[in-house]
Amino acid sequence: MKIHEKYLRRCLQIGSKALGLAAPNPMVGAVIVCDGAIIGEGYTSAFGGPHAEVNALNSVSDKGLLKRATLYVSLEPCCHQGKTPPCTNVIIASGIPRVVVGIRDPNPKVAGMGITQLQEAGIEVIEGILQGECRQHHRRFLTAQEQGRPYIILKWAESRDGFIAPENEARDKDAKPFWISGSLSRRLVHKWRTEEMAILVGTQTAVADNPALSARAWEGRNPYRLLIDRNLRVPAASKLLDHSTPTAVFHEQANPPEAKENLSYVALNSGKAIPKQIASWAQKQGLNSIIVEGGAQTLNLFISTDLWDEARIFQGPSLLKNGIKAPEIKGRLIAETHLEHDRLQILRND
Ligand SMILES: NC(=O)C1=CN([C@@H]2O[C@H](COP(=O)(O)OP(=O)(O)OC[C@H]3O[C@@H](n4cnc5c(N)ncnc54)[C@H](OP(=O)(O)O)[C@@H]3O)[C@@H](O)[C@H]2O)C=CC1
Ligand SMILES: Nc1c(N[C@@H]2O[C@H](COP(=O)(O)O)[C@@H](O)[C@H]2O)[nH]c(=O)[nH]c1=O
Ligand SMILES: [Zn+2]
Repeated sequence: MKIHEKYLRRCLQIGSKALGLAAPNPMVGAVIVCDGAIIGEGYTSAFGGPHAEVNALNSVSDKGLLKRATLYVSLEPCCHQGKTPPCTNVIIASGIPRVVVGIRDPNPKVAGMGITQLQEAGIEVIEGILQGECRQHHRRFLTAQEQGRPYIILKWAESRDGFIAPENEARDKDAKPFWISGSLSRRLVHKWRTEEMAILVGTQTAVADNPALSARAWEGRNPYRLLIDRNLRVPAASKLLDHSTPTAVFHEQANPPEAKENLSYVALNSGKAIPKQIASWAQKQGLNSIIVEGGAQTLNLFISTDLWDEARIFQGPSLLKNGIKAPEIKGRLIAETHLEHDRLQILRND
């Protein structure tokens, strides 16, 4: 049993290399083992490219070993034609006799049928190992598949006395962020931005900070930018409206500007909770995770409608004495660490 855990853990480790690359596909990892040695490994390619199992099989140099090898894979192999042919066909054709699967794929086009196909071809399939860790690893994909909405991460930085910024009236006239967390934390945030498909801020944050919401301090892709601007009062010259990256503005106006080049306008239904409307729009676009970066009113909208999965909260060393109060949130503390002078806590909503 322990040996299966060891290699499945390795699947999760290499599957993580596909974070921010494979989405909305799951970041699957696959490992091929023969006579106690790893002879092949692979992870999901950028969206549209080969899946982990195919990359792992292709990486084996002595294909003759496959007939007595075991394939470990963090998610049930697909059995449907998507952007690539079914992995089950490739696995069956490889002659490998045994497959150890982390968790089943809830996608209705797979949902146990991948495993059945392998078994019907005479392959031994072992399941039920490391379920919790596999579910945690695939949480973005599973949330989108099982709950029909993106995985939602709330993130903010608060002062030691619990404020996220001075009062709006006390801010500089030229819009720029008021930094509470230090440079290392901010760099980590840029890494996080490469890991999620979309990033959201509220109107007053766009007005006060003129943020770019890019991942310029890290290598990787920029997320799709989402802005709540019910009254379309964010200035046209703002970085968020500069057409540099796909951006959607959620509004409640009768005559929004025309969509053009990376900038679209999405009408909100004023009677319905905004977080739910944004989540369902994002799901339809295939955006399976959103990092919500503030401000307080926007974060509180997600907290009060209980539409969040994870919260990442920096606490900087400064004391502001007054200002915009940080959101109050209840969740299970799953990690705590320090970066320079900042404390970082990660909460889970469960
Ligand atoms: N330290 C940190 O991590 C962060 C700090 N900040 C700071 O926070 C401040 C902004 O925070 P905050 O004022 O809370 O701003 P938000 O960015 O959350 O935007 C607030 C605006 O949203 C609109 N709004 C209010 N209620 C609702 C509702 N129910 N549904 C939808 N929209 C609503 C209102 O604009 P309208 O009436 O036009 O609809 C309101 O002015 C800035 O100073 C910024 O620098 C921001 C992000 C992170
Ligand atoms: N003030 C503050 C944050 N503010 C967030 O970062 C945004 C600025 O992004 P950018 O323009 O891309 O650098 C800003 O609008 C707000 O959402 N974040 C933090 O990690 N720590 C901080 O102290
Ligand atoms: Zn596949």
